[in-house]
Amino acid sequence: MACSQWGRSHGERSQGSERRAEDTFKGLAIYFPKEQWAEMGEWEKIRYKNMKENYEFMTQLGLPTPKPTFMYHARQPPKTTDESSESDEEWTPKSIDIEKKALSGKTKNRKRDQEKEVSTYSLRKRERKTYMEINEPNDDDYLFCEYCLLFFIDECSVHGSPVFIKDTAVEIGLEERATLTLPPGLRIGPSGIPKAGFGVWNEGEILPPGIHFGPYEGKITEEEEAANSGYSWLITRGQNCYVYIDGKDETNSNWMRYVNCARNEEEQNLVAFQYHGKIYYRACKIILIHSELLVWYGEEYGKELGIKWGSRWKSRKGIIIMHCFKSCLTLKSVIASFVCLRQHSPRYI
Ligand SMILES: C[S@@+](CC[C@H](N)C(=O)[O-])C[C@H]1O[C@@H](n2cnc3c(N)ncnc32)[C@H](O)[C@@H]1O
Repeated sequence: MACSQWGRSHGERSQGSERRAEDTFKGLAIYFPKEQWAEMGEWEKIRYKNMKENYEFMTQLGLPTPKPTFMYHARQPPKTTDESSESDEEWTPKSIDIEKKALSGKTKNRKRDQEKEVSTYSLRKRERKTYMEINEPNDDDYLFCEYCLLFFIDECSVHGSPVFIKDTAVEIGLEERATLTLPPGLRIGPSGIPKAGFGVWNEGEILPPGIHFGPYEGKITEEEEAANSGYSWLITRGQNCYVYIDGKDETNSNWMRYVNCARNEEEQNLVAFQYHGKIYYRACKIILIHSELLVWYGEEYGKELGIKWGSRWKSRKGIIIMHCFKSCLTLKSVIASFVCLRQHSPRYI
C-alpha cells in the first residue's frame, strides 16, 4: 500500500489529499463566503468542524445547546438528510427563537448605535465636562466563547454569561482537601494514560464546550522550587513579573491538581488560561460521561512528559491569534503554562 501511494505522481497525490480534505469538511463551506473559505487554513476549518459536530451531537442528545454563530449564515440549506438536526434547526420554526435572540442582539446593537449617534449630536450642544479616563482592560480580563470563537468581557453578546462550575467548599488545611473539593459529577481515579498516576473523570452529566472550572488552588510563591513540583502553573502579574501557584500540597490545593496532560489535540478537552490573575480550565469540546478530563500543560512541560505536538499546536495558537485580530483586539488571552525547571520564558498568545 505504501508503494502504490508513493508510486503516484505528486499531482495525483495532491489531488487525492485535496479530495480527502473536501470530504473531511463536507457541508462546512456553505457557512462561509466563498473567498473566506478559500483563504481559511486547515486548522481553522478543523476548529469549525469540531464546533459543528459538538453542536449536532449535543442536539441529537436533546440537550439545549447554543448554535455556533457561524452556523446562522448558511449560503444554502444543508443538503443531506442525516444532518437532519442541523437542517431542522435551520429551516423550521423551532430555531426561530434562537435566531430571534441573535437578531434581537443585532437589533440591540443597532439601537445602541443609534443612541450613540444621538448622544454624540447632543453632546455638541452641551457645556464642556471633564470625564474620567477609562482604563484599558487587562489581557486576563477576557474570556473566550467556544461557539463564536471570540473573546468577550463579562458576557458573550450572543451566548450570554459564562458558566463556572463551583468546587465543593472545603476548609483549608484538611487532609485530602484537594480530593474533597471535587464538584459533583467528577471523580478522581487511576488515569487512562499509562504511568500518569491519578486523573479526573467525568461521571456526572455530559459537559458542554465553554464550561469553566476553577480557579486552580494552591500556594502562591515566587520560590523556584515550585517550578519543579509537578503541580505548578505560572501566573503573570504585569510585565515581566510572575509567580507560581503550586498545587503540590493536598491540604491547600483543589481537585484541579489531578488533571493530567493531554497527549494530543484529539484527547484534549480542557484549555488552561489566566483570568483575573487566577488559572481556570475551560472545556474546549464536549466531555462525555466516563471520559477523563485532560488539559494541555504547554509546550515546555509537554516536552518534559515526552509529548510533542509540534506544528499542530503552533497552528492552533495561530488560529486564536487570528481571532484576536479579527475581533479588533490585540492580545486578549493569557494561555497558562505549567512550569518545570527547564522552562524560562512564560508563554502568551
Ligand atoms: C498535575 S499532576 C497530575 C496529577 C497526577 N497524575 C497525580 O496522580 O497526582 C502532573 C503529573 O502527572 C503526570 N502526568 C500528567 N500528564 C501526563 C501524561 N500525559 N503522561 C505521563 N504522565 C503525566 C506527571 O507525573 C506530571 O508530573
